[in-house]
Amino acid sequence: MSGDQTVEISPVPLGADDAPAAERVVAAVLGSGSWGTTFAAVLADAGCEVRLWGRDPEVAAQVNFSRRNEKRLPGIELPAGIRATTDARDALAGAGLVVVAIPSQVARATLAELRPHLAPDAVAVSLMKGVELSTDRRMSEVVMEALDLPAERVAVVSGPNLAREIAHRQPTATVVSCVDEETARYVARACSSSYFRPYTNRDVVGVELCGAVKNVIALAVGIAQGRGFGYNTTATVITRGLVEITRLGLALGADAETFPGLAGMGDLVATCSSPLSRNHTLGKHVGQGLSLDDAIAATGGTAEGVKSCRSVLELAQKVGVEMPITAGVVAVLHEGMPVDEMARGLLARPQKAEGISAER
Ligand SMILES: NC(=O)C1=CN([C@@H]2O[C@H](COP(=O)(O)OP(=O)(O)OC[C@H]3O[C@@H](n4cnc5c(N)ncnc54)[C@H](O)[C@@H]3O)[C@@H](O)[C@H]2O)C=CC1
Ligand SMILES: O=C(CO)COP(=O)(O)O
Repeated sequence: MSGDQTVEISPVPLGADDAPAAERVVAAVLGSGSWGTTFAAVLADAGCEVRLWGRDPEVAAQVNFSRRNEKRLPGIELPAGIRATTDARDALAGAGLVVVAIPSQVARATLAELRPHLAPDAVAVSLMKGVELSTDRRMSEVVMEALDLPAERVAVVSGPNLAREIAHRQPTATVVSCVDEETARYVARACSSSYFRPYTNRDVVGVELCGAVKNVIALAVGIAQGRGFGYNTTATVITRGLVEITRLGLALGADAETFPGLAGMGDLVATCSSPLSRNHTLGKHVGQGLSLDDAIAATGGTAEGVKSCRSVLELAQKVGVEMPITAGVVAVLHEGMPVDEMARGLLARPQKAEGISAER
């Protein structure tokens, strides 16, 4: 979150620990950042036995002895059912569910190191919202390759899920997606609680693209707001952003129903509206004139869109889909284009009909 913004969140406890899971799932969460720690809390509240793996021994000690992760979730008390460790073997032993919440660009190398400790029947879940640079792979593809798992045992979770709100047990919903419906239902049961409601689908491609590209659109909204533009510009970027996401998704075989759903429109609205979003906040800093490096430092945490905007644009170019907002974000962040030139360029594009397919 931005260093210069205060976001008030009221805890709304709806009855933690009151939603017993149908089966006692042993879950390992890899990554003790804001979403990994929060998702560990969701799983613990849903009745799972949870091990939280991270590299930082101070974070692990704080989770174990104070039930807190002050670095990533200041002021939040975590549920009792989480045991943190820096030992991957210890975290993964016998874990039927392995949840991955580390930055997308380091996932492949990190998972390859952890793979020898994976239980033979484990199901992996990606919480990551990025696209790998240099390969343009979605994160479920990276997880499959790095852990040598078939698609039927890899799910993704994506939706309007700002970690700090969920850590306060505020109600939200999400999508659990896997090509195997049974696996999606297993993961959904494991994380379902009185404040976290998972829906399932089988459109992994659509759900993952929505999660990755909405970060790029949130950067664009932040840039516009930082430059001083108001609600009309914001609404225009969000709406045309959804068109870009949909166009790319359809070209890559996604299901049209995913885009107006929680993983599409839902997450886009949450991320583009909230100062809790790192992508939105970082974009705002850039719109206000900070260099990319200064904006990254001022924001803190992982803003996936900064790197993924390039791989998203490459993916789009491979399948011949125009993504002018994404191209503008790449140009401003990585090619030195002034913000006003990005705005002028987008507005000066040739006139056309509004539909999703009109500009393919
Ligand atoms: N924070 C949020 O509200 C949400 C985040 N996500 C996604 O979850 C993923 C993780 O994000 P956050 O937890 O928010 O990020 P974060 O920046 O809070 O934490 C990232 C964690 O990964 C660790 N890490 C970095 N490099 C590592 C490596 N090589 N090996 C092991 N651990 C490493 C860091 O030490 C840190 O603990 C991202 O893809 C993000 O887009 C998805 C939904 C919500
Ligand atoms: O994905 C998110 C909410 O669903 C979090 O967004 P940021 O990564 O921009 O903070």
